[in-house]
Amino acid sequence: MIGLDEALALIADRVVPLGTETVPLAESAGRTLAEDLCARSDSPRHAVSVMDGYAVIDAATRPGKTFAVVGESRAGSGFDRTLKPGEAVRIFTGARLPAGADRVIVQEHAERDGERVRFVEGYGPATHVRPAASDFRAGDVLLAAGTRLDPRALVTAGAADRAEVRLARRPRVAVIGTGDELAAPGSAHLEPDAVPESVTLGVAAMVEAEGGTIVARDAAADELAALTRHAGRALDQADLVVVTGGASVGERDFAKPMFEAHGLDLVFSKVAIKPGKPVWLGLARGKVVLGLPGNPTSAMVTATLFLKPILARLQGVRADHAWRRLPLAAPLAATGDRETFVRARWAAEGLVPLGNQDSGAQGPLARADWLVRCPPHHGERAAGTEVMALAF
Ligand SMILES: Nc1nc2c(c(=O)[nH]1)N[C@H]1C(S)=C(S)[C@@H](COP(=O)(O)OP(=O)(O)OC[C@H]3O[C@@H](n4cnc5c(N)ncnc54)[C@H](O)[C@@H]3O)O[C@H]1N2
Ligand code: MOO
Repeated sequence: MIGLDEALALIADRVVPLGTETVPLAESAGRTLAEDLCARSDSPRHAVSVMDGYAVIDAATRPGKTFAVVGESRAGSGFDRTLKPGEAVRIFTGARLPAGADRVIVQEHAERDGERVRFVEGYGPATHVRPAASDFRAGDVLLAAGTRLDPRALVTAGAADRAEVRLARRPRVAVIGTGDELAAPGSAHLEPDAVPESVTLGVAAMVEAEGGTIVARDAAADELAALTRHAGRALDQADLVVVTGGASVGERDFAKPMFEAHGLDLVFSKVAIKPGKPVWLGLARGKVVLGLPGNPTSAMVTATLFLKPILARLQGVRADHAWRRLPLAAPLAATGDRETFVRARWAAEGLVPLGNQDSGAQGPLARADWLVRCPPHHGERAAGTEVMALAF
């Protein structure tokens, strides 16, 4: 059985980026840049005031002297002639500094009298000027290819003054939950053996959060002929099909068989991790197929470990997990023969492993925000020990 790192290397090797498209900037939130985004102009384009007050020539200014207020500069409409000694221009935050001016005196230090103004002692050394190009210069790379346009990056992208951006194509993803017992949430209590279908909700939310788009999300019973047709429809619609459950070895585990008629080429089947050992990856009709174990915690752990890198790779991004070295705030149990991913919660002093580590658990999932990576055959570790952890 291969290990996690080997499985991730296979993902990097076998999953191919989907290509790119040009998209209006306003529709690019959450998506990934396919090329460097360069600034069209300097920012700010001119020296601007950072306060409301009066623009003056510093060398010609002293407290108590009277100035003629010769005009106004507002954000969006500047003052267009060169300032002379003895003149001041009323100026507002963000407005262009008039030519010749090199300082702004805040209005709290001004005494205005009609068209005249005097400045009182104590306006201090600050010029309250943001110089031209002090943020960035025309042509600067503001965001590198591969950057996800999160809310902060979108502001930077807007500041580059580009109407459209070149993005990685959004992976279209179909999610299929399998199992005779599965019933839509809200209806499971009506049948004695039914279970609320919960896993595809989390998987689909993860897909959307990682830049993909859900083209289908449904559950299907364990009947091979119908599942095979279902798989065919999903492969028609999607770049990536995620199938949950039926990954094990029972007679009614059909997740892999349902793709066999579609030419399933298995990339890996089983990874030496706990939970999530039955996770598998394949290719069929040029599409990627990821099989997650049905146990809900196993499904979300394997989705974090494998689905996220697959989505990144489809969007042309290197798919490395951001492991962090963090302290334990409580002891961590010894591990068995598989590399183990312990669900933990961050407390003020460090990571607290959750008491219930059942791979079928759903209650504690909402409280688990970190996965602690534990090598196989490792003894118990005391509070205070540093461990490697991944945001979950
Ligand atoms: N003889 C063996 N049995 C099992 C092995 C093994 O190696 N040998 N591996 C175990 C491990 S580890 C896991 S994990 C599970 C994986 O099984 P499946 O992927 O086939 O999952 P199911 O049997 O379909 O379901 C398991 C469990 O999870 C519930 N479930 C499934 N899908 C959903 C869903 N969409 N929403 C909510 N709950 C779901 C299901 O009802 C079952 O309780 O196999 C072990 N067995
Ligand atoms: O891997 Mo299973 O996911 O241990 O329960």
